[in-house]
Amino acid sequence: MAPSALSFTDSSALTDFVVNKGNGVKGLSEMGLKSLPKQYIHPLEERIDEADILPQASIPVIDMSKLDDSEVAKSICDAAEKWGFFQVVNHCVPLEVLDRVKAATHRFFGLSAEEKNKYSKELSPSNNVRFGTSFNTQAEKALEWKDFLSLFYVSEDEASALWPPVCKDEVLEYMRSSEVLIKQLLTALMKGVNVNEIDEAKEKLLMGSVRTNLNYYPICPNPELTVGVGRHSDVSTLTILLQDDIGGLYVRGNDGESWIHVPPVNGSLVINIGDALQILSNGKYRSVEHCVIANGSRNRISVPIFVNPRPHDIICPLPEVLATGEKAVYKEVLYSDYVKHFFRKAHDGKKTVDFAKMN
Ligand SMILES: CC(C)(COP(=O)(O)OP(=O)(O)OC[C@H]1O[C@@H](n2cnc3c(N)ncnc32)[C@H](O)[C@@H]1OP(=O)(O)O)[C@@H](O)C(=O)NCCC(=O)NCCSC(=O)/C=C/c1ccc(O)cc1
Ligand SMILES: O=C(O)CCC(=O)C(=O)O
Ligand SMILES: [Fe+2]
Repeated sequence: MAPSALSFTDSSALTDFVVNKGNGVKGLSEMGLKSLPKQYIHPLEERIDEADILPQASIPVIDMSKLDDSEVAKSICDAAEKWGFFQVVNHCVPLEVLDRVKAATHRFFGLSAEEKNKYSKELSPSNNVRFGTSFNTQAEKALEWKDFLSLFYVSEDEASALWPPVCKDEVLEYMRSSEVLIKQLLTALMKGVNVNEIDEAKEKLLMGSVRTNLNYYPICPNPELTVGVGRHSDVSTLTILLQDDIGGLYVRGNDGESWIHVPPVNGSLVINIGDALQILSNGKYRSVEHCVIANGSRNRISVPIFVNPRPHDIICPLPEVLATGEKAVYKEVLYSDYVKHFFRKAHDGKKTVDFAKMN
């Protein structure tokens, strides 16, 4: 029998139910809790203050059907420099593919806790397939109101054998269909840093590995006291994010204090620059801090594709960027060391990139 909310006065009972048994925050949400368990209460400074939201500001929306126009390539580079975030519309990813991966995400999280838990860190047959909750439950002082499935792509064979059958075809289709868009974006961004041709080695460095996460943010009893995802920047080269029609993603404004909402736009994909591209571009393109709030009335999903260097790649500012005599701000780091550093601590805004700063 499922425990009642009252039995969670004991902190270890909550951890056992949510983390160890695989119920996640979705399990908590569905118990009909009247108030948020204390483990999820974040300090005031980690929640978004309404007064810091800039209601008039918005990140650019770029029409990819006009890509032949050099102004469009320029607007991609400008957005990457100024905002680190933009949305694309009229892109080449079919809208049915997006609908199918959203439906597949709801199917996966609709499975029983026992089924989902087969993909947990402890039980999953591979490190590359992981179901979990919050971000790093061991390192966090306060937990995040989110469950996730993270799928690191290694090969078709591994995906076929190990990814959950209820979503694997749809995630693979979404990944494959996004490849042209990813190449279009990287081609434009590379031209902006004097890389006029992406050869095989550069292609591997920019997009040699891909991780797709399925995120689930269930209805929260006290959304104002917690966060869906805490402030962080992605460690990817680029992130392609599909969100549903609910909203709640906020991006840091240029003043470093304000927050800008990323409104759901039907059929759009949100694109953001990750730390790896900030490092490769020696800081020209910005990996911007963002967070997701919790929602009191609707279950939200999102599906980011993190486009990355390969784990064994060394990342540092590109020679083309330094050719003008610019001084390197970042040193050489092994990408898997960088990613491990990110995963081993709680979310802490823009601090991850300090790991790669020149001493
Ligand atoms: C280092 C990786 C990630 C794992 O390699 P491994 O050999 O299996 O290494 P470990 O099993 O030792 O994992 C290293 C640590 O990362 C943790 N980890 C291993 N995958 C995971 C996992 N999906 N989730 C959250 N911990 C994990 C893992 O638990 C472990 O922590 P710890 O147990 O404390 O030592 C390796 O696959 C790698 O270098 N991948 C490169 C591509 C990659 O994954 N890039 C990251 C893109 S993800 C991104 O930009 C943003 C993600 C994000 C995610 C959630 C958010 O809330 C916000 C943002
Ligand atoms: O759910 C979202 O809109 C964003 C999630 C996110 O930032 C991430 O998974 O890295
Ligand atoms: Fe993110």
